[in-house]
Amino acid sequence: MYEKITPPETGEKITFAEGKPIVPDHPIIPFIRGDGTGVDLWPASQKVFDAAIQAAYGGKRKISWCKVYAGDEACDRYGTYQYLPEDTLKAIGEYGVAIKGPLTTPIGGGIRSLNVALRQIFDLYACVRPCRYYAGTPSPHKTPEKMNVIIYRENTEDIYLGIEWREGTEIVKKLIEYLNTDLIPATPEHGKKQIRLDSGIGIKPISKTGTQRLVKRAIENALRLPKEKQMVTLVHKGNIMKYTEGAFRDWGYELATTEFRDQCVTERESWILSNKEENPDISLEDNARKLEPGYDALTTDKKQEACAEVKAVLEAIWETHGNGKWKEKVMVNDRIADSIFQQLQTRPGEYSILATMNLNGDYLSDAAAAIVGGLGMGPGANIGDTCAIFEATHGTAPKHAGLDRVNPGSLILSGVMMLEYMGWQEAADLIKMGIEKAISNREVTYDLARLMEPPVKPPLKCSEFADAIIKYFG
Ligand SMILES: NC(=O)C1=CN([C@@H]2O[C@H](COP(=O)(O)OP(=O)(O)OC[C@H]3O[C@@H](n4cnc5c(N)ncnc54)[C@H](OP(=O)(O)O)[C@@H]3O)[C@@H](O)[C@H]2O)C=CC1
Ligand SMILES: O=C(O)CCC(=O)C(=O)O
Ligand SMILES: [Mg+2]
Repeated sequence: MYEKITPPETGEKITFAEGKPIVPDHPIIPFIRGDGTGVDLWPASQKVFDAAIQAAYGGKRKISWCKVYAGDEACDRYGTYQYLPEDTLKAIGEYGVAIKGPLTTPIGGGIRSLNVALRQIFDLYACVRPCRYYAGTPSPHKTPEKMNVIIYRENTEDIYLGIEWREGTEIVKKLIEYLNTDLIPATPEHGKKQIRLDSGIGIKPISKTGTQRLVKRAIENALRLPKEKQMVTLVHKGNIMKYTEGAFRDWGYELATTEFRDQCVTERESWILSNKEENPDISLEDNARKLEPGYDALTTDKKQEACAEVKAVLEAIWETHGNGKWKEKVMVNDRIADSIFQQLQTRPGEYSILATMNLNGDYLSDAAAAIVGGLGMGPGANIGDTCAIFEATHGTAPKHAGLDRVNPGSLILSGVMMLEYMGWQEAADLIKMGIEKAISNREVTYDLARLMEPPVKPPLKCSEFADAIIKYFG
């Protein structure tokens, strides 16, 4: 049934019902070792997972690992250019939950990303990247412990859809001509703009479907958090990319205020409600004046718009959300993408869940990881309705490959996310405790060792860090 993989003889499939996994005690889980440092990271990580499951459940629960191939290893096994063999896709589709090391993507040409391909093939539309601080981790930030955010990155569209054309090709020439002579002049807001003839062109589709299913997962996650963390921030560059990133914001708010109307309040709604709570007799216009600080300088139309917004909000939700009831709801706000990078540096504690599009989420997750210790500490999950693949935020770090040096923390914490997703919380908790104890006892790999004061010399190897985590289970 498979060409070159041999599934384990024992173990059962994970199945899905209503988007949630149903997990047997002995699930079969495919893993991709990964390119570059994957050769070091995977064995260290698997050792930790198996030890934690054994320590938590005796022999009652156990993962039957199924090795599948992608990237360089797949080419070795299946032949030239067989980067993502049918076997691998079949196994992941069949077993439903998988975990992977990083895979290389060449720059400027060559194959398109295998990582992105897996997300698109299995429609793993939510890339979930939590960024929290483990006590004792060295950080360039003064108060890294305030950082506790979860990035929800849309994972299937945006420019990552990969529809682009190289400069100078016949198709791109045709496309530019069509845009310059037909579509742009037919759109008055574009004026006399023209695209340079020596351009490459990429397409950035952002859909309502893609946006709302992502934001839905983000809000559902917020509802599971403690009250003070029940907040979803829509991150976008909608001032510049109005119909893609701006639409993402609008569709996000639309979902929050329709499907989650009883559970959510938007930031602007909260201002309108609290203006009335402070002064129950406040007129619509005075409320609008407080809502829009530059109100008196606005045009009549804009003033009327602001008053209409106040009126609509009070009519719709004063009963259900007024008199402070909105404080019990999930707060939904939005921030422009460039500003959120500095906000996370200056006031990380003010954010909880950040929902954003593919490219913003890619950038933001590396930047957020830096605050809590770097890419060695950034886990991730790609979640769909009938499949999930867990993987670290970082890549193959080729200069460190095969040296048993890099930090397996990200892949191990991705495994923690997988165990939590499977409902194996006890094993997940043991690993988190092991990591925390290893770090606070200064038993760390090079990346954390060099940031510690005084620096740890010599640092642990990748495999030794795994052993240290296991040592602290008991
Ligand atoms: N999901 C995936 O599989 C991903 C794949 N990639 C791919 O990986 C390749 C390399 O990308 P690159 O831009 O170099 O980014 P990487 O994330 O691979 O590495 C950049 C730097 O981050 C640090 N780093 C990465 N992983 C670890 C770790 N486990 N422990 C400690 N430090 C770590 C290292 O910093 P230093 O050397 O300073 O210590 C490393 O040089 C590319 O082909 C890219 O496309 C990239 C991201 C995700
Ligand atoms: O697929 C790749 O090579 C890079 C992807 C990436 O950077 C990410 O998913 O964070
Ligand atoms: Mg990235």
